[in-house]
Amino acid sequence: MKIKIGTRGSKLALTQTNMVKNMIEEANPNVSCEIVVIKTKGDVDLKNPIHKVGKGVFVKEIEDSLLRGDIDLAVHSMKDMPSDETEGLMFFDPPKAEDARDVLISSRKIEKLSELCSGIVGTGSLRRKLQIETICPNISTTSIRGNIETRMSKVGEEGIIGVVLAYAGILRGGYGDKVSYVFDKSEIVPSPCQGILAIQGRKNDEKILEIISKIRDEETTVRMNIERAFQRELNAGCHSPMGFNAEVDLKTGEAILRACFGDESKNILLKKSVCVKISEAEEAAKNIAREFKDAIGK
Ligand SMILES: NCc1[nH]cc(CCC(=O)O)c1CC(=O)O
Repeated sequence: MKIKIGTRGSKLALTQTNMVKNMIEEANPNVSCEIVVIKTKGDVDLKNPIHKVGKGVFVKEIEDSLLRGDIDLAVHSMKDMPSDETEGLMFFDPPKAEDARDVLISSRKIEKLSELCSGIVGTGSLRRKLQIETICPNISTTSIRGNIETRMSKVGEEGIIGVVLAYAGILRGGYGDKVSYVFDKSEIVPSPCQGILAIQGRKNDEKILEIISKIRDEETTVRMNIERAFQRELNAGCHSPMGFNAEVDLKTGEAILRACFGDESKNILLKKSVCVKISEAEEAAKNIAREFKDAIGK
């Protein structure tokens, strides 16, 4: 059986889609995948910051192709997916995630955060901006955009001493040796679903469901469901910076939830972490989201 997988054409998107293609073909010897590159609005608008153009801009054209039946599957980064799902489509349980943490790329390695004393750090995300300015009060940030390679190339330009990126994209791109510092999940709470691949298809497509179920990872699936529950409850459509991560341990049956929510105009950053039973984690995640909304008044 042949299946067509749609993706954006960025280097990261193609790498991730090739990973999924290889996983599918390995687990399903009778299946071969063809990769179809689709241009999206987000690939064209490279000027405006992401929170202005909206996260959905990287998916619309790809979802339309799925709905038309031009492709059978689409691969995205789960953290770029809007919290409300598109009618007629679904996300399959994901394969094993890459590291969820954020990293600093700069010209020299640092051991402790205190070595990062002053200067300008580039980041396109308000979540990273607010958190890094809180943990390193003498660091200021500047907005950067573009793909991973473009953002990495900003180091050294216009006083920029480093840029903050997702470890997952850095590792998948083969740039692990460029990492200066890995932020602890409590220092910079990652974005919901950072490092998780989104495999999207049509609802009720039983054949594809069976093929994809062979590459699912239980721990990542549990993690994704908790983090998506938080995101839905918070309704990330509001453009406030937020982060959320569930560190799931299937052996102990527990999950550490780390959350942050900020308001740039009021200069507030709320942070919270709790350890809960996995069975109660989605409810706990939604409770934190409600607490945050009440506190900031959204
Ligand atoms: N926002 C863009 C984006 N979407 C997914 C990743 C990295 C891979 C992942 O988190 O799964 C990145 C780059 C980054 O934030 O540094």
